[in-house]
Amino acid sequence: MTSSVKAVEALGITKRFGPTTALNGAGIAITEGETHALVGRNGAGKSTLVSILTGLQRPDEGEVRFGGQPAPPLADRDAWRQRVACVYQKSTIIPSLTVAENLFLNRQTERGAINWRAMRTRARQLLEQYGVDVDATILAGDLDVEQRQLLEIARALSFGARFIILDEPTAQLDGPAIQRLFDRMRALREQGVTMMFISHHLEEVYEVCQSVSVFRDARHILTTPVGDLPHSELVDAMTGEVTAAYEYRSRTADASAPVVLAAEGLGLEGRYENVDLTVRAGEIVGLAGSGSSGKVSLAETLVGLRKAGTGTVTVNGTVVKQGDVPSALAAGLGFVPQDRHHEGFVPLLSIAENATIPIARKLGRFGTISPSRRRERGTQMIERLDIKTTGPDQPVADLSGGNAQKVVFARALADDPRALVVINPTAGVDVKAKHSLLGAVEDAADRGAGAVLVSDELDDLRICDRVLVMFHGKIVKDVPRGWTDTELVTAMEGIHH
Ligand SMILES: Nc1ncnc2c1ncn2[C@@H]1O[C@H](COP(=O)(O)OP(=O)(O)OP(=O)(O)O)[C@@H](O)[C@H]1O
Repeated sequence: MTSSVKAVEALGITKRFGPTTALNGAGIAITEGETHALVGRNGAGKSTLVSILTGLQRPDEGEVRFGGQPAPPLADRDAWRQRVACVYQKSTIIPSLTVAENLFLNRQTERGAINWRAMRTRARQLLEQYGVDVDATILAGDLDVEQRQLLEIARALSFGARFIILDEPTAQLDGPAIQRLFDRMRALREQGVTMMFISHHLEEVYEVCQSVSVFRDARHILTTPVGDLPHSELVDAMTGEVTAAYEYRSRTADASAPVVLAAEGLGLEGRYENVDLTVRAGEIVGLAGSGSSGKVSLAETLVGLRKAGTGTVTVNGTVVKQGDVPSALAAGLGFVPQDRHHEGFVPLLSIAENATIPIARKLGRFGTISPSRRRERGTQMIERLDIKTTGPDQPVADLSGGNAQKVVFARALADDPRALVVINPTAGVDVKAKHSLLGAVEDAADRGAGAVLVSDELDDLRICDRVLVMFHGKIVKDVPRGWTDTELVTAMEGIHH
């Protein structure tokens, strides 16, 4: 039976941040029991709407209603928590607390002193009730991304909320984990839970949602059942124009080009072993594999974020110091890390500053680059990577998630690196921005850089000359361009033919 009761409504919402209008009379209405997608390009206003729907920010104009009733006053956090919960892109779980403590965060002092034993028992019951198979007494920092998300969902439901916002929940999960999340979402829906789902992977919208709303440039563009809107029309609604699919460039790798990045006998206990790898100038080499394949650890070792137990890394002919980012950068490497919030950018600095400071040479760099030159480079990057901003002087902290990711990318390219290592570079960026980022990697290769591209997305990997597939810490296959999805996925699952 379909209900017409609206679990949540946002009506005529306007929200400004200084000169930026993040929402301009936009709205959304989600029917009870439905899983509703919210899609839009980076900077369209999605996160701003989430902060208003969760009572973290007050709109300048407009109104929020839950089940037809006006939203509670902002100060009444408990009342908000009972109505709506959000699983954010960035985890709100505190790693240094146990799972049980995280579950009862903000509730411990409800009735005086904390009864630890009772809290652990109650935590175990809650986890069991929501089918989350983790030990309540371990530190939350020891959970993987998927377990942390489940913990956040359990915590949300335990406050009594029947409406959950999932803000890019799949961005950091591998294929099988995404399927498990979707199974859980379907089960929650059967129990009558209403969900708002934000994702830049439009195929996921079709897989798990019944209806979709599109925002563009701070405005609501349309709301429709997903079945009524073909994929290409959804993309056009997001971009406001007819958007062609990405055209992968044809490139022939030059087998005699110099090697610009190499690993020899590289091994890191418990992660990967005995890896040999060469990347030539002008070549893009993909690294694919499941979450536990070791591909990210390997890439992090190449850039110096991790120290290998055995073997060497050579960047542009120089054997670099292990576990030392500055040494790799000095040899001519540029990289986009997995964890952009910790390693990616300096939030309080402007776009221009971030885009022109390779981290290791911050100080020297400040001395040698003039402010006008820096602004010029910043402006170029904004245009080239299509960054939505008020200008090169805007602090990166004020940008939307996807636009901040583009700044990290800009920084990786700032020095015209000879070798480039990019880890999940398109996570969190919209369909069209993806094209600019992939195009930028292809440009770098055309200019003679060699690149390693680590990605969970088959579409990203299509720009590669060859893809190395990792399984349980070993490179098991070297797949040349022209592979089919099935071929690559089978290799990633460790099935050898
Ligand atoms: N605290 C803030 N100060 C200044 N500007 C802000 C602030 N928060 C958001 N904005 C601006 O509001 C606009 C909308 O941003 P929002 O984060 O809502 O986009 P989004 O649709 O969630 O994007 P993404 O897909 O990249 O996460 C952007 O132009 C952003 O720069």
